[in-house]
Amino acid sequence: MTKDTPTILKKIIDRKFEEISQRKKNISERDFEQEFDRYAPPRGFAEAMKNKVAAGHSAVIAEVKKASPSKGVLRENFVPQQIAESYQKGGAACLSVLTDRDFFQGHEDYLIQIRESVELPVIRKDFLVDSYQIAEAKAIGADCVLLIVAALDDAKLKDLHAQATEYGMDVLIEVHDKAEMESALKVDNFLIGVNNRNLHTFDVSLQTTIDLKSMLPSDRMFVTESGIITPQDVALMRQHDVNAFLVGEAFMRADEPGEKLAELFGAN
Ligand SMILES: O=P(O)(O)OC[C@@H](O)[C@@H](O)c1c[nH]c2ccccc12
Repeated sequence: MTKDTPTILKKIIDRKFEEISQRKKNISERDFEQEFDRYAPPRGFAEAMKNKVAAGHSAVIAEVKKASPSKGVLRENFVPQQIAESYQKGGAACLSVLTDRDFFQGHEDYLIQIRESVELPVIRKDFLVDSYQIAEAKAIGADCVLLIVAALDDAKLKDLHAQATEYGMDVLIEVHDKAEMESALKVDNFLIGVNNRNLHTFDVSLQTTIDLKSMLPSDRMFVTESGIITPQDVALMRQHDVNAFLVGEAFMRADEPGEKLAELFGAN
C-alpha cells in the first residue's frame, strides 16, 4: 500500500460525508431534537459495564452485526431482536448495534427494534464524524455512541464527546495505537476501547491490547475490541487484567449467539 492508496477507513468516511449530506436534505438536526424524549430515560451503559466488573464478571458488549467489509456476510439468519434476546439471556452487559448500511449491512431501525425488545443499554456503532449523527443517535434511542479517534481530529473528538454527554449518552472512545491513546486521554471519558483491528488495513492482532494496556490510568475502563474468538483469546486478555470485551463475529457465527457468549465468558 502506498501513501496515497485510500484505506478502508478513508473509503468509509468519504461515503459517510455523502450519506450525511443526503440525509440532511430530508431531516434536519432540529427535527431530531423533537424526538429526543421518545426513548428516554437513557440506560446507563458505562454503569452496566462497571456493575458487571464489580460483581466479579467480565463485562461483555455483544455486537449485532450482519456483515463486515473484511469478512462479508457473517450471519444469514439475521433477526435483530432474536439475537438481542439471546445475548441478554447469555449474560451480556450491553449491546452494540451496527447502523452503517453500506459496509456492515446495518440499519438504524435495528437499534430501535432491539432497544424495544431488551432491557440492556445499547451503543450505536457507526462512523460518527458530524454533530448531525450524534443528534440522530439520540433520536433513535442510543444510550452510548462510539467515537473513533482514527476518524477525528482532537477538536472534533472533543466537540462530539461534549455533545453526546450533554444529551445524556455515554461514549466509548476507540483507539488503535499510542498516539491515538494520547488523544483519547485528553478527553475526560470513562470507557476507552482498544480496537485490535487496524481500520486502515483490517489486520487483527491481540498484541495491540497488550501493548496499550499500561497507558490507561486505573480510573478508566479498558475495553478490548475485535478478534476475540477462542477461550485462549479470552484467557490471554484476562492475563493482562482486561475484563471488558467487545465481541461480534464469534457470536454472530454461532447458532445461538447468547449461548456462545455464556460458553466463552460464563465460567468467570
Ligand atoms: O467481530 P469482532 O472481530 O468480534 O469485532 C467486534 C467489534 O470490535 C468490531 O465490529 C468493531 C470495532 N470497532 C469498530 C468500528 C466500526 C465498525 C466495527 C467495529
